[in-house]
Amino acid sequence: GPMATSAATSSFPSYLFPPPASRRSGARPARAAAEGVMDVVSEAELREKGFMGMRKTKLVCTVGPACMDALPALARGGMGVARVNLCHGGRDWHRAAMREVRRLNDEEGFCVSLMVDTEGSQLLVADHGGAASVKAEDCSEWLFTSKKTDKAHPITMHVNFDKFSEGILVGDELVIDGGMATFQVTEKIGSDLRCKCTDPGLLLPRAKLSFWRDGKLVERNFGLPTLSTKDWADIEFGITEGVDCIALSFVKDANDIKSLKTYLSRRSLEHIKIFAKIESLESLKNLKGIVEASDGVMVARGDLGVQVPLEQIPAIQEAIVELCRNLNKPVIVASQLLESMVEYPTPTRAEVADVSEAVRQYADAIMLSAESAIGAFPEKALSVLRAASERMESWSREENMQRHLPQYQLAIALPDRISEQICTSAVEMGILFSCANSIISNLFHSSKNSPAVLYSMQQTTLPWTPSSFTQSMATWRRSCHATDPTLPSSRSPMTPTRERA
Ligand SMILES: Nc1ncnc2c1ncn2[C@@H]1O[C@H](COP(=O)(O)OP(=O)(O)OP(=O)(O)O)[C@@H](O)[C@H]1O
Ligand SMILES: CC(=O)C(=O)O
Repeated sequence: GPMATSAATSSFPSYLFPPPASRRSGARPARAAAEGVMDVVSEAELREKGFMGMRKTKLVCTVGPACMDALPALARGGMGVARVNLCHGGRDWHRAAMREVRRLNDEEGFCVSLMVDTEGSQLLVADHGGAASVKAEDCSEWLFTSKKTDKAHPITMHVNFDKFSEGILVGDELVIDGGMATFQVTEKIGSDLRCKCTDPGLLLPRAKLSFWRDGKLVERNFGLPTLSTKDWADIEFGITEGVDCIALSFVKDANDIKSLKTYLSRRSLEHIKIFAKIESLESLKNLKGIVEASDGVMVARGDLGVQVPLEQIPAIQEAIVELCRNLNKPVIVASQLLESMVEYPTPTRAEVADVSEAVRQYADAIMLSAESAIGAFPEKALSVLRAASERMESWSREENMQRHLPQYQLAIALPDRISEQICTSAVEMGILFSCANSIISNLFHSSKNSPAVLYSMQQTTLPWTPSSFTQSMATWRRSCHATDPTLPSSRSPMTPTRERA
């Protein structure tokens, strides 16, 4: 069949990542780069590496004004999940974004999952009296209040919650966005706080607040529900628009997940998968229960950094990813992966190292936030994620192969050796015939090192796969896509044509 023949390339410097086989052999059309190439496995690569050439790390893009028109290009570039963050933009905008993703799937044969992210309740600066950002100078005096003032005042911050100062003492530290600026509480006036800036910096729109005492977060329980009235309305809206997954912000414990799941199952909407966002100290305390109750998890490093000292986040990330691996739950590593690419066309070396580390830890997915939503280079940022994850995956596979080598020496007699070789090869190739979804799912999540070509007689229930997509596909083809639900039909070597029937 007319298999797509472009190479998985990027604008990323080629000296860092060796060109794929097709480029070396000159098979890659010269114009492809300029046109925005498909994230496909070329015939030449397939011949050289077999299924080992297939990337398994899923790429999540936050949809925002910067990429609304580029969604087809992002889908071609390997976007597997489109995330619509309901904190930003209005209903009409969200609807248009979701419909465009569904159109790509329905009309252009892509298989991009649609994720909505709830706003949740969080303490933040609702109005800081400035257009873009406000500078807090050293030793300047500020008033933090929940009362709305008629006109914006440059040194008055309007906080979104009237009990924000409950339990706060004079002398406590008020930290903005995990360290963008720091204040000390000098006086309590009713529920208002007068504060002095001790570490100057910037206050951005929707800046997040946290209070610290003796180097520890001041933990307070306001009894706010994880899902606000707005969140429930947003979820209803998402259901109407056909979402595949809901990322639940500020999950506190397993009950948050269970109640949403009960709600969905009462309405026969079990196909909508719930991803718990781990972004608070409380969620870390209840981590295991949350992971067990969820269909997947997001390490939301942005907000985690508001409640946890930044130097602890790498270890926390690794622990969460490992727990998810052990409990067989997909996990997304999110926030600031390529933050500098919001402005610049290339990433910092440290950012590439961060992306690679998440892949090395066997995160199932990595996510772009502002890079794709409001950045200047959404497609380039995606291509960096793609190239870095491909490279780290193949490196990890080679490493693991080395580790497996001694197994080949076990058998002594020739017939035993042959049987052993066959078994070992089958395991390494990850080929499995099964009727049971649980086995399929289990193997899928535990086989990051093998290509895992799975054949199932049932509809698979992998949390990433757009439900409408799975429902409409023939069983054998569906199962092929289970290896990488992001592949449009033309990308799978098993489905060499573009039409989907
Ligand atoms: N639909 C949108 N419209 C406008 N700007 C958006 C939109 N989605 C995201 N953004 C911008 O991209 C930035 C990063 O997106 P992201 O989803 O990480 O938001 P966030 O504010 O950090 O919220 P969260 O804590 O829920 O992730 C946001 O701060 C916002 O400026
Ligand atoms: C993604 C997100 O919500 C965060 O990192 O806070």
